[in-house]
Amino acid sequence: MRRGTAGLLRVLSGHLRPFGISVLFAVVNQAAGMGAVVLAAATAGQALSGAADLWPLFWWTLGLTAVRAVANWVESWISHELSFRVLAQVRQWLYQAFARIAPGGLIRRRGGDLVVRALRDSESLEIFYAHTSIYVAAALVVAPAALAAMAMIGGGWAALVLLPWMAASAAVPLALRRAGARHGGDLTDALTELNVEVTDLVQGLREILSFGRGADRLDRLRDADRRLAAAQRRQARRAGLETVAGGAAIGGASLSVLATGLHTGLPAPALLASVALAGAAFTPITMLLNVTRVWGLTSSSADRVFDLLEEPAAVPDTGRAPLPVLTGPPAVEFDEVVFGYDETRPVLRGVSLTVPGGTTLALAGATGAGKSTLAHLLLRHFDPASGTVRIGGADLRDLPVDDLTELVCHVPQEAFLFHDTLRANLELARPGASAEDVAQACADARVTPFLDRLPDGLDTVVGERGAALSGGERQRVAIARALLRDRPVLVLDESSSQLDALSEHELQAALDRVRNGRTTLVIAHRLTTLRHADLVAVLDHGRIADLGRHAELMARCAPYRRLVQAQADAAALLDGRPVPTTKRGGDP
Ligand SMILES: Nc1ncnc2c1ncn2[C@@H]1O[C@H](COP(=O)(O)OP(=O)(O)OP(=O)(O)O)[C@@H](O)[C@H]1O
Repeated sequence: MRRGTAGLLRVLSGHLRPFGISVLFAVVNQAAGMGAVVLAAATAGQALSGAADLWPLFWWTLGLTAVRAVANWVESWISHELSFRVLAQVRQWLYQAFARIAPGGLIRRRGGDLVVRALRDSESLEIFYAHTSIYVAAALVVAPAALAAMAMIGGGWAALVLLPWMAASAAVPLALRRAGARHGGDLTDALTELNVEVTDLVQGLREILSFGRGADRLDRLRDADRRLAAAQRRQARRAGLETVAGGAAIGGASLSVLATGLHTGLPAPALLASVALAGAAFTPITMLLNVTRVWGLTSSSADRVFDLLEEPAAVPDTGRAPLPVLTGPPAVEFDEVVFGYDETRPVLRGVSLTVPGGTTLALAGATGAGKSTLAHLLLRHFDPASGTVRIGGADLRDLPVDDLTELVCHVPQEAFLFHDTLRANLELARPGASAEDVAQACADARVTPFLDRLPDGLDTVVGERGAALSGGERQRVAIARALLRDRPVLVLDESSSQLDALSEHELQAALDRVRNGRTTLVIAHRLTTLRHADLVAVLDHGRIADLGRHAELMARCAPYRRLVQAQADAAALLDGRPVPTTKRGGDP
């Protein structure tokens, strides 16, 4: 059984009560519907035969019609209630899955694809819980009952001739099920591709327009649209065939029963009732066919949802040790750490490094040397292949994943700001923070100087990803968040963007404040950071090439001098200053 189908059934097994009630009312609905049609036909037949009092039959027909209406309503209400409850639960699980596998497990996934899984694919499951599962169960009861009724009204022959038509109507979708699964999969893929293209277009619009690639992107969208239309056409052609086959089976069944009835000399009321029943007996099958026609789509969506739900976490959350008892900022240790994103290419090749409690260690190294990877391991986005990462003497793998956030706070290069007020963005770090705490963090992180320029101060909406703020301002907001969070260990991914002298000064003051009294691992992109760090580790191709203070490294470490020179060149080029040269043991 496919992973998605197994997942759908597993979830359904937790909701058997509402499911059973829905099936019961679906059976009543369909049976009453059939009964009403048969009685109406029988009444007409009696009328034609000149029977006197037809009112009792009429009232029975009316009664059954009313029962059908009520049962239909109850079935629809409970089955949708069931499906909406399950859907809300599945979406919750999906959000939890995102949190569980993030960020390690999400790095290679595309945002648009995840959005389709969380919204459209999960929504597609509605059809299974509100319709497919219930119609399958109802058809299993109602179809044999219809055959039995046919045997009673029209005789054994009438029931017998009905059987092959019923079988034929079920055989067509069964025969086409492989094509249905393929079409459903193609349709889901094409929809996802289009969604990914649109998401990329919206997110990358600035780059697309500034590089004049608008026309190319539109071509890509057109291609994705074309593939979607082709997949929809294939799906519609097959579904059309199934509809026609279903209709032909109903027509064939009615005609066969009519012919048998005429041949066996069935009285008019029974003949009319039999022909009506021949059509009505297909109600459960027709309802089922309406949903099995899109089963390929439902099951491929279910596969994608349950794939994600069952994806293992990037790091196993099995540690149950208590947090280390701290009397001050803890030391951070990397002990013989080996790690690679894939087994064939090690990125860290035996890194041993200690950041003494309360000090700042700056990581320097060429691009791709492994600086961010080391930070990822301290934040436990991944676990080392071998070796250990410790905070305050505790192996991170021994701690519950959530508890680690009590120890470490991350200030990324580009903090994500939500389209909300500045205050809400700050309170993300500490919900319910007092006004004094927020004001203090803003002052320490040098947010206050630009607050006055914002139209509504802290209540200013900062726009999508903080678009209403400058790069330097966004960094200061990220630092204010870290101050509010107030954790003893800080992982600081310094922004590589160059700032003007005033902004640089403000940022440096904010950074000094946030590092104060904390153990800080900083991925350094600024010369001032290297100069002020207690220790600088030079990473080279996943190994520690040297470790010392800035001045010591300038004196003895040629690769470090080259790095510092390169940084000075870049800064000077942006400033338009003449490029200074580095001297052994001196600063540029
Ligand atoms: N998610 C990933 N999957 C596969 N390889 C990765 C991934 N992230 C980084 N790498 C690779 O690991 C190596 C180290 O990357 P890392 O980001 O740690 O370097 P870095 O020193 O921080 O570089 P930079 O200064 O440019 O940010 C690089 O070769 C990079 O291509």
